[in-house]
Amino acid sequence: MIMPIRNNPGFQDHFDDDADSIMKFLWDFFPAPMMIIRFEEPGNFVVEAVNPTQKAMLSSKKIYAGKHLSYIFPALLCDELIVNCGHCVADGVPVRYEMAGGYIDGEYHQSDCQILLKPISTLQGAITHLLCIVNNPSTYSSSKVAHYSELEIERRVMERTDELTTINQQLSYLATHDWLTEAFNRRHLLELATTEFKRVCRYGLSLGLLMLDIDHFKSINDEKGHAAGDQALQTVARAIRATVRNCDLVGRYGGDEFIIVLPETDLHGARTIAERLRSTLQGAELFISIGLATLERNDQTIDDVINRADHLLLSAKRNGRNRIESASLTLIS
Ligand SMILES: Nc1nc2c(ncn2[C@@H]2O[C@H](COP(=O)(O)OP(=O)(O)OP(=O)(O)O)[C@@H](O)[C@H]2O)c(=O)[nH]1
Repeated sequence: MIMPIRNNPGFQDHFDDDADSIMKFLWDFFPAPMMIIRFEEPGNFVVEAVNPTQKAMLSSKKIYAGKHLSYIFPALLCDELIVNCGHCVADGVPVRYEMAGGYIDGEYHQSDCQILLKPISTLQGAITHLLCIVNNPSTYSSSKVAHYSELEIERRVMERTDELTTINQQLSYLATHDWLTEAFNRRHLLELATTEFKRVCRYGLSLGLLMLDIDHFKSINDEKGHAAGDQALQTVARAIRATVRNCDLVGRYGGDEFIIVLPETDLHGARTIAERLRSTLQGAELFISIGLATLERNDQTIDDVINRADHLLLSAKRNGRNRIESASLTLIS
């Protein structure tokens, strides 16, 4: 909001490239109330921004930006201010005047203060705004201003903490997900699947695992282009997500291969899901082969289940594709 000051040639003459940050610092922390006032037309001035000190002087709960000066100041002060703003715009030079009263901690006080109005012009010389600085000696002893500055620092620390938390969440998402399909990446899938494997073994529960692969995916890439191939992978991932439950684990195992871990799901349930997925994708003219394995008594790790699903997937490919192979039953499309 204080950018217009930067456009003032006078300002740029006196400061180097750090001018913005100096100005921002003064705006935020200088213990004098400041306002940027927008010149709309003669006699019509609107508040564009108030600095934290000014906000504390008035009432930090209200929003002042976009409001006419009369919203902030009582009629007498407002009329005087508007007249002086008018002089400042007409003469194009700073105006300083005394005002008999002002706001401290949201309350009106009869204490003299000085007002400085500085015109802010565009590079073409048109005055569009005024910087208004209030010099009120009582301001500096206001405990509320000091408190407000502390709150401002606290607010910034929290803002920065929130930013870092978001960045951390993004990094952790990138470390665990496949960027193209948003499925879990292979490493994270295996970590989660291992945990699930241990849990279902511990409680004697069932577990289904589907390994699927798009049929003739290479030819989609070769004939329609790599972008079409990417889209096909995204379509498959979306279809999987729409088919399985939230607690199921979906991961991109590599290339065009996906693994779906279905905790507490037996052969019958896993087959229903596999068939639903295959026929959904067939409707979108994408054909997949699926190897379906379930937890067996002698399995030692999740890799044992994955290896069985992998062999069954190979059988599905060998047996003609667009089909599901499972240990006890073969389903043909
Ligand atoms: N567009 C795209 N292609 C990929 C990506 N990752 C791997 N591929 C391609 O996926 C293809 C995998 O093809 P293959 O493993 O030979 O299998 P296929 O053509 O699906 O044949 P079958 O599985 O036997 O039906 C290769 O051409 C890879 O280049 C990716 O992220 N995007």
